[in-house]
Amino acid sequence: MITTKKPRTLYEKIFDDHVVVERDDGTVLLYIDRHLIHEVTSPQAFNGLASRSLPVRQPTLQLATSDHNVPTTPRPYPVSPSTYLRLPASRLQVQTLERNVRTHKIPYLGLNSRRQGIVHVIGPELGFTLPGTTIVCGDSHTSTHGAFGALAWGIGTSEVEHVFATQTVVVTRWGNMRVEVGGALAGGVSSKDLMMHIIGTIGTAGGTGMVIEFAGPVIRNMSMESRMALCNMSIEAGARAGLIAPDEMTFEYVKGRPLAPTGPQWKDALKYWKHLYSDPGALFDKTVRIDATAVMPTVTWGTSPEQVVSITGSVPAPEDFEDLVKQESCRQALKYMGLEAGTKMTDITVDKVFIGSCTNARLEDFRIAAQIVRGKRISPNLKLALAVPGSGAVKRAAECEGIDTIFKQAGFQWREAGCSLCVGLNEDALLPFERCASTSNRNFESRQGTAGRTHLVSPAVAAATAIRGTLADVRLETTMRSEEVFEAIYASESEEEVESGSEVSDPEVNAIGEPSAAPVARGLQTSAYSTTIRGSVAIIERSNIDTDAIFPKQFCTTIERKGLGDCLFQNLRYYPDGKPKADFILNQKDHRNASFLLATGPNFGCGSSREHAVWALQDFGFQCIFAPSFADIFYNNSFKNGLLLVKLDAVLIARVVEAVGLGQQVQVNLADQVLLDESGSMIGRFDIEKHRKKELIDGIGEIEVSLATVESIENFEKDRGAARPWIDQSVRDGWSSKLAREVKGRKQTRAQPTSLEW
Ligand SMILES: CC(C)[C@@](O)(CC(=O)O)C(=O)O
Ligand code: SF4
Repeated sequence: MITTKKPRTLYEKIFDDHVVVERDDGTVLLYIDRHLIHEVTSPQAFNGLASRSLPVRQPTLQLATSDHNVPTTPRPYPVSPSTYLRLPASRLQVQTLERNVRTHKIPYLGLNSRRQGIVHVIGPELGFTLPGTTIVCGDSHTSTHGAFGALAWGIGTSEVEHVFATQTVVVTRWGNMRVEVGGALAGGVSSKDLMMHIIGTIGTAGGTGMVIEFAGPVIRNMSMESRMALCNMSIEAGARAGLIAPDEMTFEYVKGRPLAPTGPQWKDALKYWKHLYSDPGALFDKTVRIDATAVMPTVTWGTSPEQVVSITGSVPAPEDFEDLVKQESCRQALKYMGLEAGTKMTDITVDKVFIGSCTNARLEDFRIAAQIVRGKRISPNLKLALAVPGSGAVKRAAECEGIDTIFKQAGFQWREAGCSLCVGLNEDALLPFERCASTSNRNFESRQGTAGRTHLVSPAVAAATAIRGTLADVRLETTMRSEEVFEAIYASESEEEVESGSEVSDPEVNAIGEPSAAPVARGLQTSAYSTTIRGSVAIIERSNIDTDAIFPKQFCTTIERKGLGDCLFQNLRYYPDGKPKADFILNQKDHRNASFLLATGPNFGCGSSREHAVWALQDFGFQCIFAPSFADIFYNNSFKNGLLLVKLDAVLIARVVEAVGLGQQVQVNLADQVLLDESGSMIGRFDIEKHRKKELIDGIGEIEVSLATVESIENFEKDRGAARPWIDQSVRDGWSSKLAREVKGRKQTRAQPTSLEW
């Protein structure tokens, strides 16, 4: 009998190779090959681990860095966090990470390391990111690593703790979407423009519950750095992960990186990696075709990454949208952005330009921007033009090429590596009402600074905008022929030299300052969930309520998980001067004590993975959130903390709104999955996944459940070690020989530009 194997997608292949246990309730314990850590989303996870007295199961499979809080001003080496980090909360967060990595012997690239940088930039640079691996991080832009054919996604802090303890996560199988990009990108159009165009086409919830595989000739011809920018913003399309099948370009990039496999293991790895593609005939849940030829330089006009328009276009009017929800979002966005419908995009003046972030702060991005600013001066109307490399390695490589000089001569500030103005957790932030052209990934309200206004753009458009002082069509602003711009965008990475001769910090070597606060203990993750909730409902008429709106970034420097209710919806609740906005629902006496929050628009909780959003909602007193739909990471984070989320369709939403209009409270009974009015009459039924319901009602800690079957994890590790030994071996060898050798011979000194970095 001839048996044919069922064709599988790339996602299915990687997923299947990491299943530790498939449980009856549809959940899967999935093994994690690589865990990236940064200072913002890890402290509460380390505290949880301490309160359970658990060790980190696989320290060498972790890699930590400080990136969000770090100043980008000149670094006097050796850097002392206690003086260099001037903001006390930032300092504490970085020092807390430093203490934790030392306790658990986790490899750490701190402020004294020449390889410090944004977590999603340094993973690939080091060769920590490998094809076919599973990679997680308490950060939504972990999707970046999918560019290597790794299954990589953002998780919340509860899951970070679970990974520390078990080196696994609990997931369900996701849907699979294919975005096929045909045609060719025109000159001056980058993968960033393409991705914003895709998000504009499928929407910020277009990829919810899905892993997006990008395919087609345009993707094949794309450099690794462009692929990373593309996959990076998969989360802005709502997807769990972005994925690109690895090819020769991928292997070439990975080869010789400090943590990549070597010798016979490189050959074995390559053999395995070469079967990482979607089989012909494999089934996708959804396929979207994009014609790249039609993509122009693309910019955002509003406060959601789906609110895009081509640079030659104008600000839309609410009536331009058929959908009523989109009309309302447009109205709100125009008001926030201070824009009038019909204004040409190229007539919009900006105050600041930012080239940086995990989307666009790699060497290729600075090369292309430098081509445009070379020999020119930034507009005198600009208050600031900021170029912030994604890592120390990017910075030095750019400096070797003289790119820093080009930027500085043009009037840009050339800074040290970090997240910087993407989120402004350090001192780089917008002032109220300042307008910024930014190569980052989120244009959410107040993301770059309270009441700041963000237009997302490509590095090329950012550079042209800096020169012109208004949003600019890069194709008109450069004396280069468009083919040259195009070539620059796809500049080959093979020019970069690989490896050797630089210093690196490791846990043994770093001088680590002592933290000033003790860890906050947290009890086991059991819940006293009451299956009936009763109370009043606060209604917010908005769609795409992002976690930046729920829990503004300025509070993300906390290392606590309690007492965050005051921060909830801060920017919607208060004016920049601190005065309460009387018309905001939660400032009204009757709604201050509501148990339910109803968002009338879809995609509640989109954007950042920050679990603080959930902790703040609970601390404020909410026990249940209603919305037409929720973003994946937020959905997951909520249930892990015992916050019930209920999806309601338009009919049920209208009924709840009606009941609230009559001054009624409502009741939710989780056991029966019903929604009742105050008198107990049925409003409607709701669906909920079986395992989620059980999770809430039983309230047994997930970590304890996973550890109860620890033999299955041990067995998986044994089998994986035999089948794909390079996954563990490459990091062990890398840290213990190559990178450590670099450290031993030399003292940490001021970083000198050198061409020997990569
Ligand atoms: C930690 C936080 C500031 C974050 O990096 C988290 C995230 O995206 O998940 C963000 O960009 O919002
Ligand atoms: S999105 Fe911004 S803040 Fe978040 S990791 Fe990327 S650069 Fe850092």
